[in-house]
Amino acid sequence: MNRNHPQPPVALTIAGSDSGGGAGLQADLHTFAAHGVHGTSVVTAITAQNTRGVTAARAVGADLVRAQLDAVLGDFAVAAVKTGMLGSGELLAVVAEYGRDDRLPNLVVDPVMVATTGDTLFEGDPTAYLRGLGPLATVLTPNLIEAQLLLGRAIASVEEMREAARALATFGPRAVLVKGGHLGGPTAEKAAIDVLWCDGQMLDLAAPRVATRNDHGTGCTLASAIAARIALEHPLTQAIAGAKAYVTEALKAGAAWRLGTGPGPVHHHHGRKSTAL
Ligand SMILES: Nc1ncnc2c1ncn2[C@@H]1O[C@H](COP(=O)(O)OP(=O)(O)OP(=O)(O)O)[C@@H](O)[C@H]1O
Ligand SMILES: Cc1ncc(CO)c(N)n1
Repeated sequence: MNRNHPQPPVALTIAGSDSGGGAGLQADLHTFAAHGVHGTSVVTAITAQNTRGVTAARAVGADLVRAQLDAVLGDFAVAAVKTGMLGSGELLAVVAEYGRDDRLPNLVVDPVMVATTGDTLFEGDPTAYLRGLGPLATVLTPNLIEAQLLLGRAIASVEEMREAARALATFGPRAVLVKGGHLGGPTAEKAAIDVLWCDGQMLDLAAPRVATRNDHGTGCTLASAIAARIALEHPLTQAIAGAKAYVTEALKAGAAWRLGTGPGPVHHHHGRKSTAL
């Protein structure tokens, strides 16, 4: 690499489109750009979506998903990959096939199944995630609802989140981050607590809870920030803790925004001075 013209590392998101621009591959590409990482994308689904919910969704055909994967992986030196909405067991199987062929390095799997608005984003057996992508994942990042669906049991406390992280790790990922954004109770009112199981060690990642209604796409943003930081060669635990800090700052910086009439997007580019001035 020429020292005077350093080039960005490349990351890939395999995800669905959010027409409102706050979640999905739009959030992922914002996040990659905010980290100085070149973002490539494989579109798995198109959703008609805004801050109030999803009104329609259609999957991209398996052939076209394969063609996009081949186009990106056949040309770029991809350093890290993030999966978001895969939509169906069929597309999950395609991604798993590329993973088994060692073509998806440093794989961050966000097992997207249900939007915070309650809309279903995965038609298939949740355990396919664990069987298909668990052994291939570097990091698995379920939210509370997804962890419950994956394990088939209720999770209602930080201790149960720790047990869930340990149980999910037995399916093969190097790290499991169980996100507590949707946890209730007095502790969770003040702090947004995630639980990380990484290389056999348990860590609580806590941040002050930001008072905001704009939390659309926080999960996508967190997982893509992890992939971006891995692409930037941060050690894994640091990449995950740093990604959480990035999300907290993005929530704070976008708290006063009124983009859309429901829970709006976070400020992905909070670290950058405005170019509008
Ligand atoms: N109000 C908040 N203040 C601080 N951190 C938060 C807040 N809400 C969520 N988080 C953090 O944001 C990250 C994403 O967590 P969350 O559980 O909301 O994921 P998700 O449900 O997958 O998100 P999405 O809204 O994209 O579906 C976690 O690190 C969580 O702790
Ligand atoms: C396309 C898409 N992917 C993921 C999520 C989860 O936030 C969403 N709402 N929409």
